[in-house]
Amino acid sequence: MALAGIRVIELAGLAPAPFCGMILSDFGAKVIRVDRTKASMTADVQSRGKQSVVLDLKKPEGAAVLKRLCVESDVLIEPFRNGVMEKLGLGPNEILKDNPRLIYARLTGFGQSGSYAKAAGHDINYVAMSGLLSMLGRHNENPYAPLNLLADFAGGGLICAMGIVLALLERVKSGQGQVIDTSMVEGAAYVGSFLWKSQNLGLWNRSRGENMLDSGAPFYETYKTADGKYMAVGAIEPQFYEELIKGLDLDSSQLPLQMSFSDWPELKRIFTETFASKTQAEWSKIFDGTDACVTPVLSLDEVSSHPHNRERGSFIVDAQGEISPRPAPLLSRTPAMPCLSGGPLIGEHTDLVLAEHGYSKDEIAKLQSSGIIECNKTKSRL
Ligand SMILES: C[C@H](CCC[C@@H](C)[C@H]1CC[C@H]2[C@@H]3[C@H](O)C[C@@H]4C[C@H](O)CC[C@]4(C)[C@H]3C[C@H](O)[C@]12C)C(=O)SCCNC(=O)CCNC(=O)[C@H](O)C(C)(C)COP(=O)(O)OP(=O)(O)OC[C@H]1O[C@@H](n2cnc3c(N)ncnc32)[C@H](O)[C@@H]1OP(=O)(O)O
Repeated sequence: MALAGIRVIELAGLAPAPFCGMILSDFGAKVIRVDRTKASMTADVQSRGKQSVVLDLKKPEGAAVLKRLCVESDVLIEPFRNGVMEKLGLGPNEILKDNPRLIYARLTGFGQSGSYAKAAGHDINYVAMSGLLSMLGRHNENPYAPLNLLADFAGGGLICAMGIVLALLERVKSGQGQVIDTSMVEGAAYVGSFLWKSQNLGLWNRSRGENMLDSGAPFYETYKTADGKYMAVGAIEPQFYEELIKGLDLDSSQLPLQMSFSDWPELKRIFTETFASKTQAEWSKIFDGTDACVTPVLSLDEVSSHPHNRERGSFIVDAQGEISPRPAPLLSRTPAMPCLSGGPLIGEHTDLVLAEHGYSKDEIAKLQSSGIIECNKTKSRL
């Protein structure tokens, strides 16, 4: 796999860093997650393929163990607010001294500088600060955050993973590591660059929820079907829009023009009434194989059994029977091979990993008896 041989230390955090670690693990990296002591269960539901080591970083001996793990690692991912690692004596200046080749990836909401750098926050705060949230929401409704997808994942974990891979590629030439400052505000905004770049296209001239791509247009919308499900319509181009009208069995000569903004509410009413007359399966039968840009809105449980997704194997089932998306993108020669045996128990690999890094049995026993590390006796699955 593309990242085979790359060793990653992921300090346990909330959703973004675990996603970043999972991406690297799916594509072949060895990811060791450092968990806190006395943690009963992990928040990391994206832990497939990872190992878990429990270390008390607040104790100097624990910080020393992390430093030693970093000496022989390629990447460190830290998910804490600005200044925490420095307080632990584990900031970049410390760690890179012993391993100048290390990619020190910092994943925060507001970045390592700026007046908000030390402020707590969550996805919605970062999307709000990025400008994107102001664009999201239906007409006359409050802006809404699309779950925690935009900052935590698209602009956070994924952007950080991209930065790590870019830094690894650069290191091939320079032999040097570097620090990656991933701000989820900036990551989300960067993912949304199109919104800034398309300001002069007339796409966003109207208020939120009245534009073509933000639920204003009747041909870019979801519609409820007779069986309470939904169809998604994205028939933007005139030729695709004509296919939509045909599939709905409507007479375009009796309808307002597609781009007549003032008639969009009326067009939406007509489409709403029409879609309500058939079930999702009936509409899928009508539109499948056409260029009307109409697709069923599938639930998380339905996606893997849809013929198209099934034919491609777009979703995988792990050893516990849990369905989840296959890693993307699909590399033709070195595809990702996600671990299907689930994630580690907390501390499951502490003694294994420390032994790999040269700690003797006595040293491990001593660290364990002093509470610096915790070893989960359950047999390692990895
Ligand atoms: C929308 C998402 C949020 C989704 C959250 C869900 C994933 C979780 C919501 C509810 C959770 C479940 C629930 O709590 C019940 C269970 C509880 C159980 O324990 C776990 C399973 C649960 C089912 C649990 C599962 C999930 O967690 C939930 C479903 C987001 O937006 S996430 C993005 C958040 N923002 C960032 O990541 C940006 C960067 N980070 C930060 O800004 C801060 O970390 C943050 C997030 C504001 C938290 O601030 P906090 O003060 O808590 O921490 P920090 O200031 O970063 O400092 C870290 C301190 O921890 C010490 N430390 C770290 N590792 C170690 C170690 N190994 N040993 C010792 N100490 C350690 C570190 O030294 C710092 O200590 P100080 O504070 O003293 O300096």
